[in-house]
Amino acid sequence: MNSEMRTPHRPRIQVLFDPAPPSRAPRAPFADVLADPATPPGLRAAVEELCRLIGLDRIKEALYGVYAYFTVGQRRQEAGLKAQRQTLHMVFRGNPGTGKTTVARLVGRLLHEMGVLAKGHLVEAERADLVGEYIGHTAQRTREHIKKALGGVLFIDEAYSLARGGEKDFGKEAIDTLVKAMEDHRDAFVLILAGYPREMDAFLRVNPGLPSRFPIQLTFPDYTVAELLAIADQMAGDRDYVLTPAARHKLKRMIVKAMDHPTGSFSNARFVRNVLERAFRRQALRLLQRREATRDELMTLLPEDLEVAAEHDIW
Ligand SMILES: Nc1ncnc2c1ncn2[C@@H]1O[C@H](COP(=O)(O)OP(=O)(O)OP(=O)(O)O)[C@@H](O)[C@H]1O
Repeated sequence: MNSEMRTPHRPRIQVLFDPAPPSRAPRAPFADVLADPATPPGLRAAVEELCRLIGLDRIKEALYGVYAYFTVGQRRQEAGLKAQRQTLHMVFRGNPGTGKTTVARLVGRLLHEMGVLAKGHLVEAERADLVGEYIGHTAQRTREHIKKALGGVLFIDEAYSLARGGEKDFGKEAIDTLVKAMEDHRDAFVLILAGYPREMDAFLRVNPGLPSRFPIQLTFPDYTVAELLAIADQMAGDRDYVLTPAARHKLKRMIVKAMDHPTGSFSNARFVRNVLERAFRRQALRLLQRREATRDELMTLLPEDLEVAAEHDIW
């Protein structure tokens, strides 16, 4: 009896399972790119900036997936295998200040460094930039923005406002022009539609032809209090400021209060940025009164710097 015949019969179910997963722990997205000394400096800088963003783990993972697809795609091409064309238009859903514009800018840079986009710049537009006042005007304005964005990213904030007036509105002309450009200039630019989650979902529902044109749909969650404090520390540190523990505690209370504000229009990291920018100005006014200040004092933000003069300044 040969060895093959002695092999016990394996139940069929076993072959349906994937082989055991590799035992190594999952690595952070882009860890290999950063660890590789051969990574080109431009790509490294863009990846470092992305990885430096606080939180946004799912977003980083998704972009790492795009990176993997293109990198392996290049290797496949080198091996004489068929090149796949990947549509890269994206939808970003998220509340104000959750990092959509920041990530869109980095997407442009990353895709440029990966050789996918010729320039990688970001062109921002909203309804008022695209929609004109007479027939043909909207198409012309929209085409101008597309032309500016060729080689980079066209980022349309509150994209659903293009559908605001229904069939008769010129916004429809902008949507049609964008859809046509996505066909005509398939690989020449990336279109990112951004906006609040609920409105964006409703917009995609009433335009059934749209979702399939946007294979990459990312959701930007609201930041937690801890993430917003980490963002504050990073923003202050980048500008050579530090918050004292008491100032940080005060900022925390301000964040919690603003989050619970009845208008429900908390602007996440933008709120933190506005509070800090006001604090930098108030610290300057405080120190101006004194003849001398030490280096430490010049860097330090105190709780009193975080006072807000009027509520409407911060939300
Ligand atoms: N994860 C993060 N880490 C550090 N800074 C962040 C992060 N997310 C956002 N920021 C900062 O917060 C500010 C607002 O972010 P951004 O403009 O990207 O938000 P947005 O979602 O586009 O907002 P809006 O929808 O209101 O235009 C920027 O200064 C940005 O650098």
